[in-house]
Order: sequence, then structure tokens, then C-alpha cells
Amino acid sequence: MAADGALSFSVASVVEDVLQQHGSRSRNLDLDARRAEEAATRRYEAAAWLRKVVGFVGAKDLPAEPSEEDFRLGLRSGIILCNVLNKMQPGAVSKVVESPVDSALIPDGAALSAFQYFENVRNFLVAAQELGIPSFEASDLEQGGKSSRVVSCVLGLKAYSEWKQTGGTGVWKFGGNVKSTTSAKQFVRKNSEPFSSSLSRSVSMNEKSTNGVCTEAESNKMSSSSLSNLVRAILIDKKPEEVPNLVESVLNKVVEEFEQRITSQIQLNKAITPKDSAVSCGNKFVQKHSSASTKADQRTVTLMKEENRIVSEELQRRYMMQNTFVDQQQQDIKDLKQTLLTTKAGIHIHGLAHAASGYHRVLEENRRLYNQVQDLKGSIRVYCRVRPFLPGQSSYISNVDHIDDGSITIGVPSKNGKGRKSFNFNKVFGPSATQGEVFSDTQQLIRSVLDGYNVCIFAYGQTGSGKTYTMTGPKDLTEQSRGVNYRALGDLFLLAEQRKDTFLYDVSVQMIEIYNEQVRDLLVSDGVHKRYPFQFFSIAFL
Ligand SMILES: Nc1ncnc2c1ncn2[C@@H]1O[C@H](COP(=O)(O)OP(=O)(O)OP(=O)(O)O)[C@@H](O)[C@H]1O
Repeated sequence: MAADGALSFSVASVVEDVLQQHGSRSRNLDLDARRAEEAATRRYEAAAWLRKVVGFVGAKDLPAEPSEEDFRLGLRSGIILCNVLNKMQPGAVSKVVESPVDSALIPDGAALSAFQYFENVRNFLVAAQELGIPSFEASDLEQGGKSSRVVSCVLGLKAYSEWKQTGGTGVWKFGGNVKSTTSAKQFVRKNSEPFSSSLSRSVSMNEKSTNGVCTEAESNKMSSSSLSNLVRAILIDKKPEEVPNLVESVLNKVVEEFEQRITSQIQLNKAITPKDSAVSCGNKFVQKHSSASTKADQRTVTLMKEENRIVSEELQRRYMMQNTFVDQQQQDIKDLKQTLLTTKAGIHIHGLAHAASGYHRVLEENRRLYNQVQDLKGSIRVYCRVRPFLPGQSSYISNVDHIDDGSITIGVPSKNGKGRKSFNFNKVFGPSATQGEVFSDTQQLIRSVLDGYNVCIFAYGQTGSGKTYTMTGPKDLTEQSRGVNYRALGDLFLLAEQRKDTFLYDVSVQMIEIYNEQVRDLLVSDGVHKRYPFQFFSIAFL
């Protein structure tokens, strides 16, 4: 839209440019003269209007037909401008520094300081620009400034006043009915100028107030007004025969310029169409799109929520199933552990029972064998051992006639000279029998003690017959000379060690003598060595 506005305003500037480029030097001179005349006319119009608004008293420094210098000096203090603006828009300039003295006495307005001038002018310019009135720079009121812009501003004020008087409401838009002395570029000033940004904002706001649409009628009005003023100013002093050529030249140039600018505009529109189309389609499209998009988004959100709810329920169901499954597995594991412990205990008990049964089978076997032994050998076994001759004893005096495995024959005196008498024993050990051979025949019975059987071994014989030697051994005891007692204890402790994982045995040993029907403990030494016909060796296994 700004492009359209620029296109509309450019009509006058195009014509002006065409006219500037048209004609000869003399014609340029004529144009300068006409411009000066037109500027004077506009200046007079502005001064007259100011004098009319604020009265001659208030505008006493402003002649009816002022020169550029008079016009500048008359307005330099800003007082007239502020007062005029306040007349049209009360309070537009809140603070106006009035001159305390008659400034007529001081033509250059020296009564006010430059700062006070600047304050008034600045306040005026701010207020004027807020109303959308063409602005100028404070320096334009100084020596060498552009008074034409000041004139345009005053005429803008005049147009604004007329708009207000005709009942104008809302935001006033400058219609370009004031001849611009600096072409349309005046309305697009550099941002460095103090009030140009304000003007730009004001114009922008005006455009926004009509939804950014500069209507064709408005454009035509501005364009035709500017063009008509310009053409009238150009043709006013022309001879009738010069008009056709001048108009034809101007129109050709205008058409050429318009075609060029339209082409540029089309290219520009093409360049910005994708982005701009989305915007130019208007807020309505955006709103529709936004509304449709919002509804679609709402449906999408609803669907997503429903989907999330279903997924959440499914996940929760699976989670509960998994929990149940895990609980069941944990219970199964617990049961398995308990079963394992029970099984282990059962296995252990079973092993024990098996061992016990084996043990009992062994016991039974032992009992059976023992009974057989008892049956075969008798419950009381009697062995006979013949002591060899001691060193220094003569062997011829021996009365042993014959020794068999289970009998011994002894020669005894008789009436017929020499008699023989045989004795039967379970076994007879001759003088050459060793300690090991004597023990081996009793070892099996002794081992029965560990199975719970009672066994008693005792030696009987006259003094010096070898009881102590057989049961204990000689004084100089060696491994081979050990008697039945040592060997029996050694064998029993060996068996106890072998069975330590199964049985724990407490062993007690007792050795006693019976002599003359008196019992004596042989393990208690009283320092007196006596020889008795009976020696008992008792071993108790508990
Ligand atoms: N088989 C044997 N071989 C060698 N020496 C033996 C044998 N038996 C006994 N003797 C010896 O005969 C002697 C008498 O033996 P021992 O003391 O054992 O008899 P005892 O029956 O115990 O006598 P007491 O009743 O007076 O105690 C000892 O010097 C012993 O060493």
C-alpha cells in the first residue's frame, strides 16, 4: 500500500521532473521565475492566513506580503506558530514562551534567547507532526533555511483548519493540496531529521487506521490536486500555441515514467508475493486460517488426548498384569526355595536314614557274624601261651611235650614212669609266638566294643608266667613288643578316628588286679610292684 501511495504522490514529482528536464535554458529561467512567483503567492497566502487567525496584533511581526526574510523573522520565535496551532487545536502546544518586550523594536527577535526560540519551535513541530501536518526543520527559520518548507507547513495548518471547520472528524490526512517545493521526497525524510520519524509514524498510523488501504479515490484526489496545481502554475504564463507541445511532451514523459514505475512495481510485487500474499490476504484470511487451524488443532489435541488415554489405560493394564505376573513369579520362587530347603533337608535326612540303615545293616551283619563267632568259638575264649625260657634257664627241664593249634600236651609224672596229659584251648601259642600273633586273634572281638558289645580280656597264670608281658609288654617297650592292651587301644583309637564324621566316642580305660579276692587298680601307682595271678583290662566305649 505504501507503494501505491508513493505511486500516487509521484505523479506531481514525475511531472515536475519531466518539466525540469523539458525545455531550454530560457525555459528553465522562466520556470525559476514562475517558481519564485508561486512561492511568493504561497507565502502571502500563508501570511494572510496567519494574520487572519491570530489577528494583526498577534501577527504584527508578519506583514501581509512578507519577503522570505520577513516571513522567517516573523515566525522565528515560534510564538505565532504556537498560537495559531493552539487556536485550531487548543492545548496542542502546552507551553508557549511569549516575548516580554516588543519584539518589533528588535527586528531579529533578540529579546528571546535562541534556546527559547528552539523551545517554541520544537513544541510546535511536535504538535504539528502529531496532527499529520507537513513539518520543517528548526533550522529553516534561521538565516539560509528553507522558508518554503515553513510556508508548506503553514498552508498545511490552513488545510487542517479548513478540514476542521468543515466538520472533519477522526484523523486528518494531509491531502497534498499544498505545493511541495521539494517534491514527494519531503514526506519520506531522512530519519536523522528530528521530527521525520514522528511524521512517518503519523502517516503510518493514518494508513493503519484505514487498514493500510489507500483508496483509489484518495490517491486520485491527491494526485489530481497536486497535478492540477502544478500544471496550472506551469501553463499560467504560456502562450496558447506553446501549450499543446508542452502538454504532449509532459504526457509522453509521464506515461513513460508511469510504465517504468508500474513495471518496477509489478516486479516488486512478484518478488514479495509469496511472503506478502500471506499478509495481503488480510487479517481475515489469517483469522480464518487461524480459526480453522485452531479448530483443527483442538480436534487434534482431543484425538491425541483420547489416544493418550487409551495408551495410558493399556499401559496401566499391562503394568498391572506384569505386577501380577511378577508377584506370582516371586511367590513361585519363594515356594521353590522352600521346596529346595525341604528337599535338601529331605535329602540330608534321606542320606542319614540311608547311612543309618547301612549302619544298622552293618550292625546286623556284625551281630550276625558275632553270633556266628559266638556259636563257632563260644562266648568265652581261652588261649594258652607258653612263655619261653628266660635267659639262664635250662631248656631240658621243659615238660611241654607237644603243642598243637588248639591243644598242648604236657608230660607229667606217673606210676609207670612218664605220663602225658593234653589240654584243649581255643588256641595255643608256643614260646616262639610274637606279641602281634597273640593280639591278632583277639582283635576282631575287641573291635566289637565299638559296635556296642562288651568284651573282657584277662590273663591268668602263676607268678612269672608272662601275664604282664602278654598284656602290656616288657619294660623296654617297642613297637613290636607292645602287648594286647596297647595294641587294643591303638586299634580302637584308629577306628574312632576313621569314624569321627559319624560317631564321637568317649573312651575310658580301667586296669585292675584281683589277688586273694581283693581288687586293685593297676593305673594308680603306689610305688610297689606286685605280681598277681589275674589282670583285667577293661575298655569302655560310650
Ligand atoms: N613270652 C615271653 N617272651 C620272653 N620273655 C617273657 C615272656 N613271657 C614272660 N617273659 C619274661 O618272664 C618274666 C616274668 O614275666 P611276667 O612278669 O610277665 O610274669 P607275671 O606273670 O606277670 O609275674 P607276676 O605274677 O609275678 O607278676 C619277665 O622277665 C618277662 O620278661
